[in-house]
Amino acid sequence: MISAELAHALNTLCRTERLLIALDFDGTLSPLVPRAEDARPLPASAAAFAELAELPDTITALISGRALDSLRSVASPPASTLLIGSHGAETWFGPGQAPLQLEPAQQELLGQGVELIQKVASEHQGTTVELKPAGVVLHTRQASPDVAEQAVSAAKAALSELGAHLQEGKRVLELSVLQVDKGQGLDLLRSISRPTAVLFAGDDTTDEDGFRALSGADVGIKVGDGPTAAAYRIGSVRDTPELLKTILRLRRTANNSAPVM
Ligand SMILES: O=P(O)(O)OC[C@H]1O[C@H](O[C@H]2O[C@H](CO)[C@@H](O)[C@H](O)[C@H]2O)[C@H](O)[C@@H](O)[C@@H]1O
Repeated sequence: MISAELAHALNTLCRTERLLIALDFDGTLSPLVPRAEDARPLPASAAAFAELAELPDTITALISGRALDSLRSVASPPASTLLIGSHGAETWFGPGQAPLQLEPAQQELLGQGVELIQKVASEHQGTTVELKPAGVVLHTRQASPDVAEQAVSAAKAALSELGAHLQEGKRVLELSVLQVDKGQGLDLLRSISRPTAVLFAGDDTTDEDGFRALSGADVGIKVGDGPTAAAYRIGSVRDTPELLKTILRLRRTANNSAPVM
């Protein structure tokens, strides 16, 4: 459900000249599911997001912890949607962009991280490993709570000597050989799309960097429970369709009432 305060903020936001709508994927467009490859956006969210991508002076973006290839395959984003993957390490702003290249030392560090996390996963039932171009993830959603806790502790201990960047999300522990976050990802989106205001919505702790990168006329929306730097909140991913439909309606109204030059 959209609170009166959020409805008021959206009303103001949608009148901005050039609006960037940047959404997290897992837990925001898609419900969280046991296997990462099975995630899909709620159909009503995907439909409203696709319509927003067609509006004038409205830029859509996905900003995800997923690798770009994985994000594309589960999200099937509109063709014009800008993409940030791997928490900001990978970008897609249009055709012809070169893929991420790691330095040899980073490649070696990643190899060591993958080996250590694969060993931990092999010793903890129900845990799985996700590989990314600049990182590796230990998934614990399918493990029992006890085993999940033990696996994360074991992985942290094994990885502590490596000096790589570690971050925790919802039932995931991720090692990255690049120090990036969604705040940097949003800054990149801002510099490429030059919006007059930004809407960013996300559900996970890794989205907090994104909320902290907002300012002025921007609107940050936390999806679900938990402490947040976002100014607004919706109850869960099941409220995202209503959020996007509201933005669509308000943005269409604002576009239609803009003075014709
Ligand atoms: O930034 P996001 O788009 O939210 O990506 C964050 C992580 O999402 C994926 O993991 C999460 O979703 C899975 C599928 O629902 C779920 O099983 C897992 O427990 C969640 O943490 C993805 O697999 C990770 O690589 C992303 O970093």
